[in-house]
Amino acid sequence: MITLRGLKKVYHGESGAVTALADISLDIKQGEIYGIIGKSGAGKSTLIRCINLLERPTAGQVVVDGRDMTALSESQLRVARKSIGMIFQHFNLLSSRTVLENVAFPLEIAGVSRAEREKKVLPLLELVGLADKKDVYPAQLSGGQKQRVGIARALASEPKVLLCDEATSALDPQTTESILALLKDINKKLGLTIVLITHEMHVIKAICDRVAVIEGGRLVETGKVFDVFTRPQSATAREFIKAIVNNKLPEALAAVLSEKPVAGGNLVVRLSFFGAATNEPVIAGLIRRFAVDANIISGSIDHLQDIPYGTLLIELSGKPEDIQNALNYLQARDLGTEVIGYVARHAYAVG
Ligand SMILES: Nc1ncnc2c1ncn2[C@@H]1O[C@H](COP(=O)(O)OP(=O)(O)OP(=O)(O)O)[C@@H](O)[C@H]1O
Repeated sequence: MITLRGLKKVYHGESGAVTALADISLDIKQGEIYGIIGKSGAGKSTLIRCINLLERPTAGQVVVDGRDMTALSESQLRVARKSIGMIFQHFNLLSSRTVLENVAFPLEIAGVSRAEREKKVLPLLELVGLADKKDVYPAQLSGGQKQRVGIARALASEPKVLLCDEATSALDPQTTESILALLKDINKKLGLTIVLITHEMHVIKAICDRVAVIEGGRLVETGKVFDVFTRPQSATAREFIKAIVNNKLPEALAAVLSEKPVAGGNLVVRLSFFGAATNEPVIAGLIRRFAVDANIISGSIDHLQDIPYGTLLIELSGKPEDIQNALNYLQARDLGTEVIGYVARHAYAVG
């Protein structure tokens, strides 16, 4: 649905040239929710604005629904943009117009009659859960309700693609959740392709099918959200994931942990389970097969795109060769096994 090839954007500001996008190539499929994550200044806003040519790329190609956007004239672009809706962090509503008039605005510009506009807008207000607010002004709405108006307005011209520019960044966690659920619902009901940019990994985790991680105007990692979460390849992706996955070691353990083996000491390992592996009795199998003890330090289970995903921090004690055999056994299984470090036996107390 969207193809970006060798996208580059250089701004020429007062302090010289700034390369916001260095070389971005990616493909977004019809009907998917695609997330682009990066830190402040990574180039996210520039990238999403290049998709509808609100920002003209310095070089490269942008193809949306088979149309090369960079080759279109301004008037052709105005037509092409009708199939690309956009929502914004600060909603960008017209304060002097009611909810209904805001949502109808793109239709009014397009010359659609008042009666037709109402016919189109009322079901959209129904869809975003604001049918009872149609005559209210934006100032009387909460942030979440304002974003619902923004979504309905973006849908008014029946787009094939919805671009979301930090659409939940100004909202509290609960409202964010409800807006993300609405976007997912729209994606399913209308088959709309959604591209969102964010600096928050929980947004990606909540609704995206695939994700691109950008840094300094370049892609550092792309993939299915599940794969990037469970096996991140870049330091940047790991950092984003760390922010939402509680992998902190208990302080008492961290204080005595050594990176190098401790003579006669215990091994601390973090296991990650995905999908079917969450049902496998790995620890029971381990202590049945090897002369080791496994002390569970902490554990959690979560869901990623409805697939269970668990982590378990364990400490293995026993003879060094038995511990090594147990580790080999774990590493040969279909789960993530990360050696965290070593501790002298009874060097700390948890809890
Ligand atoms: N109009 C502009 N003129 C000059 N430089 C710009 C302009 N817009 C953005 N930049 C620069 O381009 C780089 C990328 O900016 P961009 O806004 O795309 O990043 P971002 O990832 O969206 O950041 P944030 O999350 O802070 O909004 C930054 O270094 C920024 O300062």
